[in-house]
Amino acid sequence: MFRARGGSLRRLEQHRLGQSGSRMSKMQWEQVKTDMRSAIGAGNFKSWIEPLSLVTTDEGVAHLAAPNPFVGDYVSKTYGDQIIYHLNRHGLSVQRLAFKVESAANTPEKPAAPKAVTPAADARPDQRFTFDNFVVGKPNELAHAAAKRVAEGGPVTFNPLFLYGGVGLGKTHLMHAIAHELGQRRPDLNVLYISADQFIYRFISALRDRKMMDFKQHFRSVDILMVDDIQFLEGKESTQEEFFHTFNALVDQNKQLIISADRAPGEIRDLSERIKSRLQCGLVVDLHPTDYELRLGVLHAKQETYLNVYPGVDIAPGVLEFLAHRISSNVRVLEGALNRLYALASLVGRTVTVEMAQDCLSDILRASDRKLTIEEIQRKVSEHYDIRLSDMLGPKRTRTLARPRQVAMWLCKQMTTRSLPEIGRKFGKRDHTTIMHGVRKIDELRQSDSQIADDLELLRRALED
Ligand SMILES: Nc1ncnc2c1ncn2[C@@H]1O[C@H](COP(=O)(O)OP(=O)(O)OP(=O)(O)O)[C@@H](O)[C@H]1O
Repeated sequence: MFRARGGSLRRLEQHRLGQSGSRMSKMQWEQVKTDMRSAIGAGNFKSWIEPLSLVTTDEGVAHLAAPNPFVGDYVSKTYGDQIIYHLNRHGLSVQRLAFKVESAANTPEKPAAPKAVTPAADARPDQRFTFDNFVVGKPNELAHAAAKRVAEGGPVTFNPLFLYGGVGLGKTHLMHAIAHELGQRRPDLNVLYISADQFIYRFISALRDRKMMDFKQHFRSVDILMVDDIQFLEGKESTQEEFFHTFNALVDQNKQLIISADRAPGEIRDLSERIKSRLQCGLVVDLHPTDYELRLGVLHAKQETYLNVYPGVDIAPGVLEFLAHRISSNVRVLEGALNRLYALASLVGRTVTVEMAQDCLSDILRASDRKLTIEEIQRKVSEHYDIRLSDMLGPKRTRTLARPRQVAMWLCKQMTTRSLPEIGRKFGKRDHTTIMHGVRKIDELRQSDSQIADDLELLRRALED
């Protein structure tokens, strides 16, 4: 059976690359950065993680260089645990982080930034996030339509546009898509995207360097201001005050604002009432949790983009459906899972099967397990086929009972993390080979028998609700 836990993958890579220790840490740090980017989003990543570099690891301490004490302090408090987790996942045994200030931290990858940052430099959207690769479904169609409307660059009747929804549902993606499209349609407009974190950082730096006038002018000279993750302003009273004035100044000039948060304005605690009421004045749109169709759509779209990155890697039928069913938390996790599958498949040179996905994504699957029980599945299936539960679990082998029984076995295998012997025990103490046979039978039938395929789909949906 395919095994690809962190350790074995790492050993495989070490063996393959034969790198020296310091080059390995560098490589591992790059992997940690990739994970952090997926976990916290492009905007936060750019502000906080990208400027860091790993200097060394020593006796369980990872020494990181940060461009200034504020960044080190903020990262340590906000992302410290996540960084430690990923460092360990990639084979560096670390219990603690230590930051030192190094003004040239992590500069080699990009040319030195100009001292005076112009609005245009801020506004460069992330090219990966466009409307073209945003998959639209019921849960996000209104948010998408509103974002599209703003991206046309004409007069808009709602100001601000407030997008909210849980983690990883596409708020940042939509904001970058707006910036990207406006850059093409209306290059004359000065568009600024900033995360609330960056806004706080800029504000504190401006106060410290006595450059408040520059700060105010900078933010008030834009035509379209997007502030991502506004919930980070919670409890930051002076920054909120400044944000409030910026907000009013822009609205007074008919400049468009687009704001995002993980909650509705009224639910953001420790945000001043006057800001909340301003945020509620425009169009408030909710990005709902994804449904199965949307998740599958995202996976298909993502698969297209992997064709060039991982040439020759094959995904067996049913794997994307399996992921879309089992990982319902958020799109970022879903993308991370697919990414991991492709990376592993390209390393070992094998087609990705559902079994392989179950094995190498077990941690993600466990975390997003909906805790569906075998009993619930059995009950639903017996209701669907209108047979008695005791008959379905009993010994009779007539076709009217055997087929629903196999359908239930298949659903248990697909929708729970239970092993074949565990499933067998719950099906009248049947052997695990009987379950395996049932699962295989249904796998075959769903390709050839549309009635079975429809039944499975109906049942899956019903069980997901
Ligand atoms: N509908 C979608 N179509 C395609 N990709 C999507 C969609 N929704 C989310 N994604 C992808 O999921 C990942 C996370 O999305 P994004 O960063 O926009 O989430 P978010 O809502 O801003 O979350 P957070 O509050 O954590 O920053 C991104 O890679 C994004 O491209």
